[in-house]
Amino acid sequence: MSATIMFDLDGTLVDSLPDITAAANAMLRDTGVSPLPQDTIKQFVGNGLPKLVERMMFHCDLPMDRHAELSELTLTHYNAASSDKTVVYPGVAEALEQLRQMGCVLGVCTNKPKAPADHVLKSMGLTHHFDATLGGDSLATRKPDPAHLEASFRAVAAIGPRLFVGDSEVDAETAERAQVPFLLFTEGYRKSPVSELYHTRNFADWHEVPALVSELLGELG
Ligand SMILES: O=C(O)COP(=O)(O)O
Ligand SMILES: [Mg+2]
Repeated sequence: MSATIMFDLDGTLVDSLPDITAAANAMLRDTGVSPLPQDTIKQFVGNGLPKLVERMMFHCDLPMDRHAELSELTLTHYNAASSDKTVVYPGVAEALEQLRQMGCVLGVCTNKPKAPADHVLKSMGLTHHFDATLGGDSLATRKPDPAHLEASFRAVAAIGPRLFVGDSEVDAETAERAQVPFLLFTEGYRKSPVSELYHTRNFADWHEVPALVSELLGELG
């Protein structure tokens, strides 16, 4: 059965936190501030790069009138090394291949800026699976605004039932507001217990995803 499946990127398809942390800490270094632990940066990921920088600046007590400048600086550092330490979660490539063989149309809806999102997908050898990628700076709005997810489905010319796969509070809220069934990957960057997040199914192992999708599409009729 054909369906359209949209995927989040950071913490869902790839573990990009080490490169995000490196860029964020390079910005702090340039600003004369000590680096933050990766676990702290992890709490700040999910709403896009400008929000990550805002949360870091608040944490480090930096004046917010430097927000635009420090966001730009972080993006420059990130664009210079967005895939050095990033890895694809085990089973992702196989699952995407199988889903396409099942006739599914696939796309990416990420809050990561479009340029590094495209670069990461290319470096990880995943680009060919997706009909379109909308980044956090592709529209005037981004997740959790459901308009970002809806525009992503339009961008891939969605057919049949729709599903969204993501890892975070932001993704769960987006799916709920868009009224799209949501598969929650539990091993990403979420902060809340699984039971507190809107989801239709959850999974910890990407190898399970094609069967989970088949089962869900069967239920959706
Ligand atoms: O860039 C972020 O903050 C999160 O990106 P994601 O939407 O791919 O998880
Ligand atoms: Mg994510």
